[in-house]
Amino acid sequence: MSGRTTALTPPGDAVPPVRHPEAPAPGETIGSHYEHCFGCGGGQPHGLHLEARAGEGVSVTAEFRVREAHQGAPGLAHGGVLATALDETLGSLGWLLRVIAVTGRLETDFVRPVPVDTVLHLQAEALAVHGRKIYCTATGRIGGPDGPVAVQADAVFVEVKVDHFIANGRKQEIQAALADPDQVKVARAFEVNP
Ligand SMILES: CCCCC/C=C\C/C=C\C/C=C\C/C=C\CCCC(=O)SCCNC(=O)CCNC(=O)[C@H](O)C(C)(C)COP(=O)(O)OP(=O)(O)OC[C@H]1O[C@@H](n2cnc3c(N)ncnc32)[C@H](O)[C@@H]1OP(=O)(O)O
Repeated sequence: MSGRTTALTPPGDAVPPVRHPEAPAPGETIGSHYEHCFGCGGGQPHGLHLEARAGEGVSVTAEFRVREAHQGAPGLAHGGVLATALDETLGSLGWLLRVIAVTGRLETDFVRPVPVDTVLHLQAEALAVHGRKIYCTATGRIGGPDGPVAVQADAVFVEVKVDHFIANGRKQEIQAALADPDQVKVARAFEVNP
């Protein structure tokens, strides 16, 4: 496996990530941040329907069963879909830090092919924080939570405010989200950050 690039290495003055006092307890399920999210939303028929659970420290686990709709080669998961599963799992670390963060950089190693119907056991962990940047890493294992690594990613997420979505999202979805009390509740949970 190649070494980390400079952009994925935390600078010397980065600090350890701090679990928010109101973060979900270890083992607790982390809800979807948006019903229509391709990674975690229940409203996407061909989405990944990833359900993450809080782990110890600033870590999460999740499972994803590869479906027919996720193929790249015959009978095998598409690499981009596997990268999405890693990306989504990493994204849910924000629930433990209580910050909204978007992917800035995601470097993925594809180590083993992943057949359709396989359950990918995902684990992600925040490693360091520097200003708005969150350095994190994730693995996807097959055959069980302790099985061999099939995919692995290192990433930098960048903290943003809810305004990031309001300013950049398509109007019709933003308006629908703002009119949905459950969605506004999710957004508020992140805004109230000491
Ligand atoms: C009512 C509405 C409700 C809205 C929703 C409510 C709640 C939502 C809750 C959670 C949802 C959150 C996210 C979704 C979660 C999971 C999905 C999976 C994750 C994704 O799929 S998410 C989509 C893909 N993702 C993007 O769509 C990002 C596009 N992009 C940008 O929007 C900008 O590019 C941004 C914001 C990244 C930065 O822009 P910016 O102007 O804010 O900040 P700036 O450039 O100043 O960078 C500040 C510091 O980050 C460093 N930095 C910047 N870019 C970097 C990179 N690429 N690599 C390494 N470091 C980077 C700089 O070097 C600097 O570092 P330093 O401070 O040390 O100089």
